[in-house]
Amino acid sequence: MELVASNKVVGGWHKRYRHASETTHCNMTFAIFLPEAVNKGNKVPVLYWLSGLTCTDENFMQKAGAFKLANELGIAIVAPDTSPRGDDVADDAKGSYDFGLGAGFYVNATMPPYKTHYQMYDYIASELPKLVQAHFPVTTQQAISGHSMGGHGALVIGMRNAQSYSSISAFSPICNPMQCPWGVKAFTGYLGIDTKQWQQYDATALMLNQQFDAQTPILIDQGDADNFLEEQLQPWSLQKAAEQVNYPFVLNMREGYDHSYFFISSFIDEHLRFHAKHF
Ligand SMILES: N[C@@H](CCC(=O)N[C@@H](CSC=O)C(=O)NCC(=O)O)C(=O)O
Repeated sequence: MELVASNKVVGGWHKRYRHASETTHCNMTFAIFLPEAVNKGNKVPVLYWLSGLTCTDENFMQKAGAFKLANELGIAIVAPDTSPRGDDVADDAKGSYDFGLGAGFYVNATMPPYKTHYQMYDYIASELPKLVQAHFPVTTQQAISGHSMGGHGALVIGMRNAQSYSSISAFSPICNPMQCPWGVKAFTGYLGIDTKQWQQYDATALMLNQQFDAQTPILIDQGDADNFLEEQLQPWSLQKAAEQVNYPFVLNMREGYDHSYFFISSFIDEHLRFHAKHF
């Protein structure tokens, strides 16, 4: 692993690392916030944050305002990139913002030319946690959260790996990607046209067909002034599914808030406290 940047913040550290990934077959960059508790030799639990379309590891770290409370609560935060990157990584032919680079959708692609590098599900669920466990003073306690496309990733990876995460949260997540334009475009491109393959990456479908050994609590915050709410995000589909199967699920609708990091920074403290309670 190569250290790319290191900055002291609120008594702890924000660091960026680059490493050769055996899962995505390219160099991946991630950021980690380490609270000051680790300076005294303590191990701390980890919150994984998955960002949305067009993001890198930097958006959350620079805009969410999470460090002060994460430091107080003694939580490390890991923010990975949103797709593989590099000269030989296939992108959308039109260079669009919602597919290809910056838009990996946290799936394991099965379609050429994407399947070589776009293995973001395995990267987030397996390779990255192992790397973090091996190189940083963290406990085995993990939680997962994210925004929009990253909220979809957090829901799917959290629900499918209940043994690995004690709680799941999301801001403005894509809740039923099989039924929205962003999801249909991504799943067709990465997974092909067999919609049976899509179900394993759709939080609402997973909720309805769930055969999980545990019910990891889910917290969602959603702004009602979000431009993407009706067409892309559809939190009510997931809420209805959760009610049907009696799953521990809270959806907070927030009046006047949009899809931006202004919204995330307004409620990130509630999410950090939610995860701290379940570690
Ligand atoms: N057309 C817009 C869309 C990009 C956008 O809104 N990205 C969001 C995530 S959307 C769902 O995954 C985001 O987090 N942007 C980065 C940020 O720092 O705000 C565009 O191209 O800008």
